[in-house]
This record gives sequence, structure tokens and C-alpha cells, in this order.
Amino acid sequence: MKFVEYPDRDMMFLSLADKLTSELGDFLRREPRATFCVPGGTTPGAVFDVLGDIDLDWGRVSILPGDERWLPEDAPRSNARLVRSRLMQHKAAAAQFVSLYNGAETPEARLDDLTEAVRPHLPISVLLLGMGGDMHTASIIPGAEGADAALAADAPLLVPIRVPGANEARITLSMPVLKEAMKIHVLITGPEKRAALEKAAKLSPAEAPIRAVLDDATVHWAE
Ligand SMILES: O=C1O[C@H](COP(=O)(O)O)[C@@H](O)[C@H](O)[C@H]1O
Repeated sequence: MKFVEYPDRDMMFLSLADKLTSELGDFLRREPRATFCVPGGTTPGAVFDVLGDIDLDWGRVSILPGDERWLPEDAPRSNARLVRSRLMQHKAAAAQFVSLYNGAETPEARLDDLTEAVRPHLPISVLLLGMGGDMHTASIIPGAEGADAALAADAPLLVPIRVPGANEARITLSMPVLKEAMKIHVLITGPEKRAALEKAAKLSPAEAPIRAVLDDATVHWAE
């Protein structure tokens, strides 16, 4: 694991956006298209704001959420909503969005269709992940129904997830798909997440799913 500590969050968001677009640009010099896989949640909005204004051949980039809450795209907790409203603005509006929500009643109902819609955009070229204080990443959440299946070496591409007590189901890219990414970055902020990351490094992926990517990841942190 490479750990990069920044003097403040603004510096981190600027520098990380620059790094991500430079890696995507490298891919686009070699390949016709690149896939940029992104997190949801509360942390990445500020880096999305910077990314959307950076010069890149966005028309050749597929933007794929790493996970999604099973909600319409206009729902406040939808990761698609965050990505469309914060990342796919300005220059990045030319990118292609690959949705993990197809409007079916449950994630399982038309899972095969969803899988076939995502498959052409794999493998991931550049992966940005977040991490929850419980050490989950994407929607691979310790103790959730589906988490073990998502971590298995032979996991399918997409796995439905149910968190006890939560209002909505989720869907996540499985760990083998995430780990296959050419470049892996993890974005975290604050002392609690830094402590959680240090704890995760000593646990198993079942206890701390972020652990599964750490050996190959660059972690970006600012207080
Ligand atoms: O549920 C989620 O949580 C993680 C972390 O989110 P944050 O709000 O603590 O930044 C996020 O990476 C994931 O994509 C999201 O769906």
C-alpha cells in the first residue's frame, strides 16, 4: 500500500483529480476507451467538482459507479445522482454513464441484463474507492447479506447486498472485478477513517472488506 498524506483537503482533491485524469489520459493514448469506476457517499463530491473541469477526451470515458443503492437516480441517496450532478458536468458531461440501477423491482429481478450492460466496460482502467468507518468499500459491507458472496474469488460481476435494518437494497461490483482494475486509489478523510484504515490492515477482508485491495492501492488522506 502506498499512503499519501496531504496538508489539507483542498490540496488533496486538486492533486488527486490531476492524478486520476493523467492515468485516464495514459489509457486513452493506448486504448480506444477507458473505464473510470467511482465511489458514492459523502467524500468524493469535492474531487468530482474538480475532475469535471479538467481537459480529457471524456467522450471516450465510461463512468461506472462501484456500487449503488437500489433507488431511482433522482433519489437523494442515489450514487448515480451524485455522479451525474457533481462529476458529469462541464467537460466531463461528454462521458458515458453506466448505471447500476435498471428500475427493476429488486436488484435480482433483471440482474442478468444489468451484468451484460456492465460487462463491455470492464476491466476497470482507473478505480477510485471510498471507505466507510466500518471499513466497507463499494457496498461490500461487513455482516451484510451478500458480502461473503461479493468477496469470493469466483464471485459474479455484480452482487445484490442487503444491510440489516437499512431502507433499501444495494448492488455492488464484486471484489474480483474491483481488484482487476489497472490502477486503484482509495480516498479517505479525517482521523477516524485513518484509524479505521490502520485497523483494516490487520484484519481479514471478511472483517474489513477494504483490506482486499490495500496491497495494490494508493490511499489518499487529509485531515
Ligand atoms: O455507502 C457508501 O459508503 C462508502 C463510504 O462513503 P462515505 O460517505 O463515508 O464517504 C462509499 O465509498 C460507497 O460508494 C457508498 O455507497
